[in-house]
Amino acid sequence: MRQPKVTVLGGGSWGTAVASVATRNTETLLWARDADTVTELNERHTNSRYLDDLPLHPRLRATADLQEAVETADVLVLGVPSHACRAVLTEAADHLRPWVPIVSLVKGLEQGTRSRITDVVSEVLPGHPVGVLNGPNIAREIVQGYAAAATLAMPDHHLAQSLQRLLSSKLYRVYTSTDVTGVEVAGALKNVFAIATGFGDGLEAGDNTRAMVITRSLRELSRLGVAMGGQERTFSGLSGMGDLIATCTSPHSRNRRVGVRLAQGRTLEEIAAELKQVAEGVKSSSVVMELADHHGVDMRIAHEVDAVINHGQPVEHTYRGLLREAPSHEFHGDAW
Ligand SMILES: NC(=O)C1=CN([C@@H]2O[C@H](COP(=O)(O)OP(=O)(O)OC[C@H]3O[C@@H](n4cnc5c(N)ncnc54)[C@H](OP(=O)(O)O)[C@@H]3O)[C@@H](O)[C@H]2O)C=CC1
Ligand SMILES: O=C(CO)COP(=O)(O)O
Repeated sequence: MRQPKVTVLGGGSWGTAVASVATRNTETLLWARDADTVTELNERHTNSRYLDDLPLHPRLRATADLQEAVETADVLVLGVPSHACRAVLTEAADHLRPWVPIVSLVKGLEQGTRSRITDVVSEVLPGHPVGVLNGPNIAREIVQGYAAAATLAMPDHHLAQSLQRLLSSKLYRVYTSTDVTGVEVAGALKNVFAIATGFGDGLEAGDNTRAMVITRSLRELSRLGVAMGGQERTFSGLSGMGDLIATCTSPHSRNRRVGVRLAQGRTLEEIAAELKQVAEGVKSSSVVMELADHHGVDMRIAHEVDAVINHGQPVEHTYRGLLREAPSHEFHGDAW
């Protein structure tokens, strides 16, 4: 039987990494809007703008033609940043065959609507089964072939199982879940907390501080996630605790780096120019606070990130402010 063809939209670090893994299992096409990136992917099997000279799977093919990419797809994987999702999906809509399943790799929320990206997919492409693949997955480490794991969440468990086989490898272990909300919210929120952890690291606050911020962030993330409809246990899994550990500690994390640099006195503009890649937590920080207000969840750590990113609060005030608050019961109540 012919294997389903996979198309990945988004030629950045993560879209490229996932496409390279999928190519081991089936014919895979990567859509990138940049023609030079496409040429390099097809001729040299690298994507040097995002992944240096790391070798990609030699059978991976790329195109800059969105119609070609979408009309041949049996499975569509969405790997562009959150701010681009609605526009890219709208352009893709006319070319996609009915019922093609869509898997989002996106760890962000739509600004303005506060929507999860799978909800944006369902709005733009009604009738298509949709899920999300999230976990502690630093793109370059996956391409380098270090072992890693993620969770593929879809409402239909059988469909998740068949996509699991297409998107995993011996070294990239994809688990399944039906908790789309939990997995997706965890993936978006952890970026904001990685910025908070970066504040501590940038101020050279030490290992205990980092562990405190990560652990209390997990509480905060879980409380909002549950209020939004996610299952509590999801947040102690790969997309919750797992991704918090990776993103809050990795020198490769772009969100953590934003926090470190802000603490060192750099401006967001300077940091964006240095990074040249997306750090979703910057845009998500205000959306997370809107969601926290909407669901009546007190989120002190996220609040401080929002204050620094969007309201010019110095990073040092953030720490002093948080430490002024008395701790309460570890697992009950709203205090951070
Ligand atoms: N990198 C990682 O380790 C991981 C990332 N993710 C998530 O994956 C998503 C994608 O991130 P990532 O690949 O890292 O991002 P990168 O910054 O590495 O790349 C972004 C990609 O999106 C493209 N792009 C940007 N804007 C548009 C647009 N308007 N239309 C079409 N294409 C666009 C860029 O194209 P161009 O080059 O032409 O600008 C580039 O190919 C994010 O939500 C991120 O949080 C999830 C897990 C791991
Ligand atoms: O999502 C990621 C790791 O799981 C990548 O994190 P950054 O976007 O902070 O680099």
